[in-house]
Amino acid sequence: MLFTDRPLRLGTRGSPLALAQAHMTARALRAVHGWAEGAVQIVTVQTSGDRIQDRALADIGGKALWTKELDRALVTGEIDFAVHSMKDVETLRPDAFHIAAMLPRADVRDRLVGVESFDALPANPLVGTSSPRRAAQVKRLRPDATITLFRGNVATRLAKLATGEVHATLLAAAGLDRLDQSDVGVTIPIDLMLPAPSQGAVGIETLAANDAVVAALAAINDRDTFDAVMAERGVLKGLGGTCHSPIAALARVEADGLYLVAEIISPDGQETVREEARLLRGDEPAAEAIGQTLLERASPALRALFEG
Ligand SMILES: NCc1[nH]cc(CCC(=O)O)c1CC(=O)O
Repeated sequence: MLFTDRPLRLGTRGSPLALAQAHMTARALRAVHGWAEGAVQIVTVQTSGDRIQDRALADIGGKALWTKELDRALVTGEIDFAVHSMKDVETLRPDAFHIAAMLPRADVRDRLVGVESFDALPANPLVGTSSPRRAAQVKRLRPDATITLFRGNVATRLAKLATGEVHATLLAAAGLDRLDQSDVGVTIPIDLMLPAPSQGAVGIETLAANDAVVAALAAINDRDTFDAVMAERGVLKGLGGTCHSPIAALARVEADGLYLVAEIISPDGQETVREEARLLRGDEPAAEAIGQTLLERASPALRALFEG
């Protein structure tokens, strides 16, 4: 145990995926430190993102809706650290918070659910997603597609698909795998759908000032995942991206640094600006510069999506 008188309190959202990721984190901590079963206590916190299901995230306040209540629980000391899908963590975080560790990354790709391939969709297909990135990438592959807003947790989306509301939807392979639903959907190669920055990564945040907890968490950090995800987040920062913006980025660890691919796509899928670059681990300014280069190369209409 880290504290002699109480367990470490792990804060998480209550969705099945969030809970699966929380248990993975608790297990990793117990294993690396040799702690007993009860050394980490899981505390569930409902977030606004979980509560509001009928509007696109981008329209109601963005990614902060996934973290706000957990941030507050960190500040009040109700929890010692919070476990997040890194994809849901805003690029700009208050200085008080510190990303202390990331778990080894899962499959970064998306899965197409409902049909065997984009070609197998009928003419003028309906595709459900609330992700501007996935919407734009679908339109690039299938200009005849209509995108309908699709929110809710993985099970909710699969249930909506089953009712025949849409022909297909897209979900992160990582989420499906962690929910033991690896058999759902067809994995889309990254050259067709470059994933969202941070997709497939679980991050653990605590208060920067909480040295003991920061050190305990650092022991489970997967450095390759951490460095790759930080570079992808750097691109987002350079773009000033919000969740209105169709942005994809993926960094891969190589022998002497990172290989980063990033793209921005117009909502109709007709314009893609793509950059590929090698950079050193931890060189966040270089990653931000790639984001800025994407913007400079974009048409005024695409660039406008990133302003204001
Ligand atoms: N807010 C949606 C969200 N955030 C993280 C994941 C999946 C897990 C991951 O990417 O690590 C999902 C669901 C999805 O995109 O299908």
